Amino acid sequence: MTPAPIAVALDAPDLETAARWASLVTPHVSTVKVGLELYLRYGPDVIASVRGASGVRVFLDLKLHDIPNTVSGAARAVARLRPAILTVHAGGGPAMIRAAVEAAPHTAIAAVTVLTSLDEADLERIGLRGPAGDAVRRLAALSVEAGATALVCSPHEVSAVRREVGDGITLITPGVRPAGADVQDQARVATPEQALADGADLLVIGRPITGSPDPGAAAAAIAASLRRAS
Ligand SMILES: O=c1ccn([C@@H]2O[C@H](COP(=O)(O)O)[C@@H](O)[C@H]2O)c(=O)[nH]1
Repeated sequence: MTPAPIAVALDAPDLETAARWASLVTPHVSTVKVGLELYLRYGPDVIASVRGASGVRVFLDLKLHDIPNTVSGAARAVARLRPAILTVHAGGGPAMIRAAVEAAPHTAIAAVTVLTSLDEADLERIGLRGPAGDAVRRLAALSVEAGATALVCSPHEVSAVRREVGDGITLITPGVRPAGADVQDQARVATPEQALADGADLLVIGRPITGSPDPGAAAAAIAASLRRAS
């Protein structure tokens, strides 16, 4: 069976747990995601550990955000690990995004538009007035112009972003919760089926899978539900 277009967020406290989660979910999902918690604790070795024998695609979610020269050096440093996807913050601006794209030519640079944990009140407080969708579309357009081939947005904006950037760009949505699941610290959420129907290419799902007593079964259940819905 083709693995589902899901990136499981391996936000684990230690390497053994992350590698175990990765091996349990990889028959069912296309991708595993390494974020700041694991990378800052274990460094580059974490990539080989979670890739394991299956060679699953690794998404390195470091959300780089600095001046172009610094992001260029950081992207070059991790490019040798050959992650399939590397994130930068779209708010770093076009020159910063371009620097990452040029420094990591074999990795898809994904620009994070507006974090899925932010609601409109948060956005107003940080000076982004108006609907989240407006800021997301603006950041999506500038990121693609700067060479990003993937974008991170919430499921709420994914159809508008698709209209904005067309078909060639990979749309990645965190903020995904199976019906009835706790949203935790996510603000702009939808179900996996809805996110996919609205045009997402890759769903980022962490705690609803890794918080389950059986992460392999949880991943398999979401994958099966996506197959039924498509
Ligand atoms: O806007 C964003 C960008 C990245 N993330 C990351 O996705 C996962 C979500 O995990 P859950 O447990 O499913 O909430 C996490 O690693 C975040 O760092 C995001 O949530 N929103």
